[in-house]
Amino acid sequence: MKKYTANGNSFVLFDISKTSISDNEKKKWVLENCKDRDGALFVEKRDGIYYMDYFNKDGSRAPFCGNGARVFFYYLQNEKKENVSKFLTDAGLVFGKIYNGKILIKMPKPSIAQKIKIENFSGYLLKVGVPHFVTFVDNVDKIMINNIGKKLRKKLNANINFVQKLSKNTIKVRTFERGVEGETLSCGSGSTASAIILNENKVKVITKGGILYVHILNDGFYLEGGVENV
Ligand SMILES: N[C@H](CCC[C@H](N)C(=O)O)C(=O)O
Repeated sequence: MKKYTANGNSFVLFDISKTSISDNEKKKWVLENCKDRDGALFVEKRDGIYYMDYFNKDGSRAPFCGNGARVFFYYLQNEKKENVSKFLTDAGLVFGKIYNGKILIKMPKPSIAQKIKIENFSGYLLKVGVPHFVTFVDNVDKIMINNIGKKLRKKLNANINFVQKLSKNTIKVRTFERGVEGETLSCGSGSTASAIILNENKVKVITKGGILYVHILNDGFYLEGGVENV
């Protein structure tokens, strides 16, 4: 079992690529080992390809985790010394690369954003591997996130991202994360969803956990950031 953070999102990683355990056992491991973490990554191998099975700290499985995917790729490259460029998730095949010491992940193809208004917040519902609600506000620091974030999360069964536009391509994002049932220091797929709604080519995302970059290229959306062994 190893511990990592990625831009403040905190994970426990279990490498079970040489064995297999039941879903119940996975859930038990998660509940026992993620009390001070946001989620858990299980490293598995299916038909010769590495597979990331992701669980939130509350034991719920999620099809994808953007920051978790960056940790997963870092682990394959730096710890297992596997020179692979892709791995499987429940949101499909994910491509990764390392440059300038940062981990880049090509994010799952987003769904079409649906504009909605709820609890006086106008925003967009879209899926980037997992469901997100993105709403732009004047000042994210003034949001009572554990109050309104929780309410919106329950109503939408989605991760809730409050976004403040600081400049043409810089945003500040706070996320109430489903399955953590609280604010996380950053959310990779939430940062990506927010950048998609902003719709600029290279978006700097400022989160409590640090800086992420979202690159909107002609072949997709890439999430860039660091990984730490803590
Ligand atoms: N809590 C999310 C999964 C983790 C997403 C987040 N940690 C990320 O970096 O994308 C959900 O259940 O939809």
